[in-house]
Amino acid sequence: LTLLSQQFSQTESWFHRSAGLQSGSAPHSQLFPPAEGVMLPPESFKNRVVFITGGGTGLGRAMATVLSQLGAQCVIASRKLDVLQQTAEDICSRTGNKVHALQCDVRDPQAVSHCVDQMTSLTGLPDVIINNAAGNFICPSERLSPNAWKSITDIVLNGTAFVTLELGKRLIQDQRGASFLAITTIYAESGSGFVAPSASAKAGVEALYKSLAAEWGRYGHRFNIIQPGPIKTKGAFSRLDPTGKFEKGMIDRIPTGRLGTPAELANLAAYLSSDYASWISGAVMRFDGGEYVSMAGEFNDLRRVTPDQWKMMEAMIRSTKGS
Ligand SMILES: CCCCC/C=C\C=C\C(=O)SCCNC(=O)CCNC(=O)[C@H](O)C(C)(C)COP(=O)(O)OP(=O)(O)OC[C@H]1O[C@@H](n2cnc3c(N)ncnc32)[C@H](O)[C@@H]1OP(=O)(O)O
Ligand SMILES: NC(=O)C1=CN([C@@H]2O[C@H](COP(=O)(O)OP(=O)(O)OC[C@H]3O[C@@H](n4cnc5c(N)ncnc54)[C@H](OP(=O)(O)O)[C@@H]3O)[C@@H](O)[C@H]2O)C=CC1
Repeated sequence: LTLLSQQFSQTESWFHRSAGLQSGSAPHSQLFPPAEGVMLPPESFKNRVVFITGGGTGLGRAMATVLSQLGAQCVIASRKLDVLQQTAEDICSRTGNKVHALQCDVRDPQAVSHCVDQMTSLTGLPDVIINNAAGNFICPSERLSPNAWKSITDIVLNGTAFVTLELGKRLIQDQRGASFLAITTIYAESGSGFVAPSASAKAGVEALYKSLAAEWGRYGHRFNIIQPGPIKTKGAFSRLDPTGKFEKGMIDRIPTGRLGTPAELANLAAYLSSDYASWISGAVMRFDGGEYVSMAGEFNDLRRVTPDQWKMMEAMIRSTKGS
């Protein structure tokens, strides 16, 4: 027991360090401190197999870490086997639970099928599937080549569809239930300039998951979506804020005054994938510190108006009485 609790506290402190990316936050963000510990009871995922695409880096790695801490046997899959193997070793050495690394380019349906064959021999079919792999970069749409469009939409929309259909069909065949989770983004709903392929593909993923939530409930399958706002990972920020100049603007428009953390996202993903959420299906969970509504409201920029300016404007408005 002592060994186990030592292992857990080591894992926690390692995990906290990897999530400590909060420089530049607004002072009021102290009122919204991220709780970084693991939220669910220990062993919530004991005897469960979790499959995570893009699990070697960033948010995928954070989700694999939390789920492994909660007792899951994780299978992480993406293109770079060396990165996956390093992550698998790191997590396993800290949690004591097996993490398997499988090479898989989700754009290739045959590679996906082969990956699922390998997983089936290693662990059996998964109980939890997290479609997290993605590609993205900022680019004016008039500069996009057909192949640039295809490179993003193939990873995000086709990749998610190939993984979901391959696993879904096999689970249905074996009469096994499962929880499917897709990581999209807040602009899947609104669209966004300069990331049109990503916005289009993420919107497609949301349509797919809502459709299957309706269609495959009868097979014991749940489908949910998390739409994160900005969370500092190397993969995202190196392609979406290459100069580092946009981060302040993001923080300014987030009402909670800070970026999200990988650990917060991982706890939400674990909850939605757990038995505690067995009545949640077809849900779209926005996870963005309030950024989406803050960008959407016509008058939200009035946060900048000072009390003196308000006094003046109130007087002006009141003076219109009877006019
Ligand atoms: C700051 C955060 C704010 C909030 C964030 C919100 C949402 C975030 C969503 C995310 O998805 S973040 C995750 C980002 N992570 C990744 O993108 C990781 C994986 N990415 C990659 O591997 C690559 O970046 C890429 C390009 C997606 C795929 O790699 P690969 O298959 O090797 O493609 P190529 O290098 O061969 O390129 C294909 C095609 O695309 C053109 N291209 C590549 N980069 C650019 C660019 N910066 N601008 C314009 N075009 C680009 C490239 O030239 C190729 O087209 P051709 O016509 O020349 O063949
Ligand atoms: N960080 C953020 O602010 C936000 C992130 N998101 C979403 O969160 C998820 C994780 O992003 P994040 O962790 O930030 O970024 P990362 O770049 O770290 O993660 C993307 C992962 O996708 C994998 N991947 C890319 N292409 C393929 C492919 N063809 N086949 C298999 N795997 C692939 C990459 O691994 P490899 O290179 O080895 O293939 C990588 O591990 C994505 O879905 C992203 O859209 C959404 C909103 C905000």
